[in-house]
Amino acid sequence: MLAVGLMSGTSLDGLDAVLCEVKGTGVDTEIKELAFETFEYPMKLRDLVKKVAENRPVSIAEVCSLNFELGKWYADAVINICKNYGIASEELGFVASHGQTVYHIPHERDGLVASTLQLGESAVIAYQCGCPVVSNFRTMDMAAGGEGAPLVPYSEYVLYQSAVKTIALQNIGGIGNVTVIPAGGEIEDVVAFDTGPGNMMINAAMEILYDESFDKGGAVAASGDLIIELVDELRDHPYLKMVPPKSTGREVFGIEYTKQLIETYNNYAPEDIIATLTWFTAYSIVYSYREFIIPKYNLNEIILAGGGVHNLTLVEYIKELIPEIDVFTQEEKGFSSDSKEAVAFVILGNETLHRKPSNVPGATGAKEKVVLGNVTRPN
Ligand SMILES: Nc1ncnc2c1ncn2[C@@H]1O[C@H](COP(=O)(O)OP(=O)(O)OP(=O)(O)O)[C@@H](O)[C@H]1O
Ligand SMILES: CC(=O)N[C@H]1[C@@H]2OC[C@@H](O2)[C@@H](O)[C@@H]1O[C@H](C)C(=O)O
Repeated sequence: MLAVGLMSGTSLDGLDAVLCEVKGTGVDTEIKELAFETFEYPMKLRDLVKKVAENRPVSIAEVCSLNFELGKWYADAVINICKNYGIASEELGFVASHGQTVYHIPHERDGLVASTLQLGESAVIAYQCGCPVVSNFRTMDMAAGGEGAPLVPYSEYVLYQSAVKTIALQNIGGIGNVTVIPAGGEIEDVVAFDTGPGNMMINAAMEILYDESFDKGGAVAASGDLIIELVDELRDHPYLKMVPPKSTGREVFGIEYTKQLIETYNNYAPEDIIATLTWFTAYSIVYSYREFIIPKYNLNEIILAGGGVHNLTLVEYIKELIPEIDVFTQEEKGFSSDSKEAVAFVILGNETLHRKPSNVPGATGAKEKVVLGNVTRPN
């Protein structure tokens, strides 16, 4: 069966779309990537998503419209990737659409219940593409007491489990998240959690200090020195000490927090701030391994994925901080870092259509395994 997976992550750099052929289910899933494209966020859409995601004043009318605007943009992406490959979207078995997370509250706080909101109306996608759409993957896990994230551990287990090696799969997107797949383990043995910031703080600081959206290749970080005072402050961040399962987001490591740090350390050179935030990102990853993974598992290797693998300074810092373990990028293992999450949602959507559970309670903290996602059929 042919399927398209759609993922627009927290970095808001674009929409990743992957066209795959998928066969089987569970550990017998076979997946072949046929095409991958990233669609750049239209400026107006990105600005509105940011406004909502940053909890700035916004009207309900704007949120209502945004849900449909995103749905239309997603549908166009599906139609385009199919057209470029030479098929019609009606030939797809399904589209798996993650949607755009505009808010995620993993735990009850300040009178708000644990909840999550991904926008991108599935009816619009289903109608325009003429095929079933699986969406809203996070809500059923949350209904079952989980944090609704991370969900990628399921596909990682399906794709990477090994009888002999314990592997840590580290994604570096907006947020950093790790999945540990113990050698010879069952899905029940998989654990995963968000390690802290991925590119989020680096991007926010690049925007404030350089009016750039990210630090290409990690060049700015490479030209700066660490600010020891800031290192000391960041090492004490309470998120690091929280015991997994745990997840985080823009609310904790987004622009507001980064802006506040930049204001406090404004007597330092901008490249030093970028270097220190890059170092902290690496530190938060390695700290998580030393505190929560290495004491429990005989970790054999770390595989990095997500846009952060292109930040060479960040990758270098990670390697320096954990010299005793082999660190690879997903590319070095023959997989694409960029398409990973979109492929993950194809795997999850496939399970949904087969009515099979695909959350990993050891990752989300859910009480039990549940079937994820809503299915919207065109007719
Ligand atoms: N050439 C590059 N040099 C440095 N950083 C890069 C490069 N290319 C991408 N990145 C970083 O990767 C980020 C995008 O990563 P990715 O696409 O994995 O994130 P995402 O899917 O939006 O986030 P998440 O996984 O948290 O939802 C960019 O915002 C940027 O910070
Ligand atoms: C709520 C939400 O959208 N979370 C994302 C985000 O981006 C990375 C990290 O934070 C992860 O928890 C999750 O996405 C991936 C795809 C996941 O659920 O595995």
